[in-house]
Amino acid sequence: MTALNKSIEPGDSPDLTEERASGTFDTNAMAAVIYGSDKFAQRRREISEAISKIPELADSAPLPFLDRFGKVTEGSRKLSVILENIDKLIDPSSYEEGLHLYTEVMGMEGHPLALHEVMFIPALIAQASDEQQVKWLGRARRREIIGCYAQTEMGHGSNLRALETTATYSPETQEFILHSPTITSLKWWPGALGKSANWAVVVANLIIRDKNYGPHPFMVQLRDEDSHEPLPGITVGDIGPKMAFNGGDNGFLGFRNYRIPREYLLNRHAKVEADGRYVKPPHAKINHSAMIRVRSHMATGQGALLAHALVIAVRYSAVRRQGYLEDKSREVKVLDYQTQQHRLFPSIARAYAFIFCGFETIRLYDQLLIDVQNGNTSGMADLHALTSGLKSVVTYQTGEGIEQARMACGGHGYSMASYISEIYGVAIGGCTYEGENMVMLLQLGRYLVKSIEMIQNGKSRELGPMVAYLAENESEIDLNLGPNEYLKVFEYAARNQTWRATEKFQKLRNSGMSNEKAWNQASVELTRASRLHTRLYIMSTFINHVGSIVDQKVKGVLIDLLNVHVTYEVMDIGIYVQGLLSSNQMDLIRNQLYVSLETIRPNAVSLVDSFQISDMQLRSVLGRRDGNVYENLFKWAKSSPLNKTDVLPSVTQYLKPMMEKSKL
Ligand SMILES: CCCCC/C=C\C/C=C\C/C=C\C/C=C\C/C=C\CCC(=O)SCCNC(=O)CCNC(=O)[C@H](O)C(C)(C)COP(=O)(O)OP(=O)(O)OC[C@H]1O[C@@H](n2cnc3c(N)ncnc32)[C@H](O)[C@@H]1OP(=O)(O)O
Ligand SMILES: Cc1cc2nc3c(=O)[nH]c(=O)nc-3n(C[C@H](O)[C@H](O)[C@H](O)COP(=O)(O)OP(=O)(O)OC[C@H]3O[C@@H](n4cnc5c(N)ncnc54)[C@H](O)[C@@H]3O)c2cc1C
Repeated sequence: MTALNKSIEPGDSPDLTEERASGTFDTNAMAAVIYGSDKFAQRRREISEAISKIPELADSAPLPFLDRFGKVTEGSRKLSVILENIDKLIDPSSYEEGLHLYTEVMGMEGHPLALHEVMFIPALIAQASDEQQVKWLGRARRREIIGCYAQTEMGHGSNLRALETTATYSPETQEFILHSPTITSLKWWPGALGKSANWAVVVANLIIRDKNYGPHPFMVQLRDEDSHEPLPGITVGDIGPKMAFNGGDNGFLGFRNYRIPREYLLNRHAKVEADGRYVKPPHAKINHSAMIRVRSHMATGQGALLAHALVIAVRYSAVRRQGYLEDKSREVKVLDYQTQQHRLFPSIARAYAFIFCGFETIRLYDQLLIDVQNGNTSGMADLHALTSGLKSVVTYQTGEGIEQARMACGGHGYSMASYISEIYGVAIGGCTYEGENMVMLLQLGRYLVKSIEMIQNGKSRELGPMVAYLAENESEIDLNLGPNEYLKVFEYAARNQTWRATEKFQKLRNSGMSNEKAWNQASVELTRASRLHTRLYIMSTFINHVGSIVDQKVKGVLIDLLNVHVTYEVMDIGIYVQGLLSSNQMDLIRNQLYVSLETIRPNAVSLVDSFQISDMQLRSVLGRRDGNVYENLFKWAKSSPLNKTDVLPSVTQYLKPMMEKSKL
């Protein structure tokens, strides 16, 4: 058995061994559920094993001890080792295998190919014509060029219609002239733009004969392919250190009347003919498809980040002993405290829920991509609304869960040895990138308001399946019946809040207020409706997914986890269900939650082991698989560059003279 399995190895901490022995299911079987198939879960283990046999792929020092320059260099160094060995490590045509390889070796601090894989190649797939794909996609996939996705500007990110960069068509030369008219029009933030990328998909306003056709994607060469120097007319560089992602080079970019051929407008959907005639795309927002793709993948991505933090916090909580319960002869594992369980177990449930919900959302995206390629864009609005809400809720709750995991590790959680703050920094970036959360919740809000208006106009039958519940009436709730009854509680809360928020908006508008002002004054209520609607979707996909599991032991523990989830979520939205549930029913749910925390306790370590995140990938002293935290914490501290000498130059230069002076 590999070190990642539930196996117990000589030298493991007896506390973790005891936890693994109490698990009731096979962690490999659970991993198959988490990663979608036994085959892929097995491939992940094989890839991790293969990586561990190439010493050059290991970090040359713990990443927190590297400065920014060191992190960027380390990322590129490891990337070159990966590429030398790629055929030994993965099937290079598999996106999922590549993602696992990158996550394991490169970590989560950013690297030159992150945005190339996540946005540049997908943008080419979705928006480049067949002919353009022949020209660029193969080169991108073979990594002959490194690309990024340059949309956001210093002055404008959320409001795409206000982007300032222009691409003006010149029929005489059949070129687009890219220009950045102001400081605020500088592209700002794109990952890998600063120093690594030599090509970019640039989003700029298409101007033909003084008419602005709005943001469109253009393929733009930024740097010379031999010298890597920026081309004339291009200003490009790194935007400086960030909360996290400091191994990545997020960049700025400006154009001075920079010319590109007419064929460089990505023209699968919209075209400009040689004479300047504009051919409209089949849907006005089709150019947003690269964003929809990332948003569709964010539930699984964020679930994985939450999982990282929980592996660390739960394993550490099983070896950390502090205080006493009944037995006063030995301090107790902190995982036995109800408060610790309440802090961590609902987050374990959310991590599973996000991953399962992500499967469904990715499936919907893949289907939409096929539909759109066949000219059917009717599903775009639904997926846009769904993914807008989902990315907002999962990123926020992931951030909350990771921060609780950090606090659950006490003082050592605050040390970079835990690595939790890095995970937190990366995860909460997701609250902002790919659409600022409030802005995205309001996009879903628009969709919900429109759905209510359909009901008001007698068109309930035309509602899609995800919003059909908005037209239903309340029914009696019997909470002894299990998760589906909790779903009804959530439906009640989401329906009630959506109607209230819509009615508030309509009342304000009917009072003579402008549409925009009424919207703004109802917007907090609308975001609340969006969150409840999204949490309902997450809960229902969790319930459906658990229902489909075949392995009975795995299913059993997931039902226990589902019970943690539904009771915790309903307690968390108590204020929205006061009209439905009596205080006795609320007490009943609270008690069910406490019982389910106890039920899940013996499986807590096995549930996080099942994520099968290797020590290399985890980069955490507290979260080590073997649980030998203390000796390794001391080793880690001793490896700090500050400890290379006993007396630092800063002491000799400043502190010693100060102390000497004070003696006089
Ligand atoms: C693939 C795996 C990725 C997994 C990542 C997950 C986890 C991370 C783990 C590790 C990290 C590793 C690497 C990743 C690192 C970094 C980050 C990665 C990527 C970041 C890249 C970016 O951030 S790119 C820039 C993103 N920018 C935005 O998202 C801007 C947000 N703004 C908008 O999207 C739009 O401006 C808008 C939607 C807010 C408004 O659009 P606008 O055109 O102005 O439209 P409106 O007038 O408001 O609405 C009109 C109408 O259109 C509908 N609509 C809008 N958009 C769409 C759409 N896409 N589809 C369909 N319909 C749409 C809108 O609802 C309106 O409809 P109605 O009139 O009917 O109401
Ligand atoms: C780590 C990271 C990586 C990124 N990578 C890329 C990349 O690769 N490519 C790229 O192009 N961009 C990238 N971005 C940029 C990112 O997409 C934008 O920062 C994001 O879309 C938010 O836009 P903004 O910065 O303009 O925020 P703003 O819109 O200025 O938000 C500021 C505040 O205003 C509020 N607000 C704005 N509009 C409204 C409204 N209509 N109603 C109510 N409130 C509103 C927001 O809620 C927020 O509280 C990245 C950003 C980060 C942090």
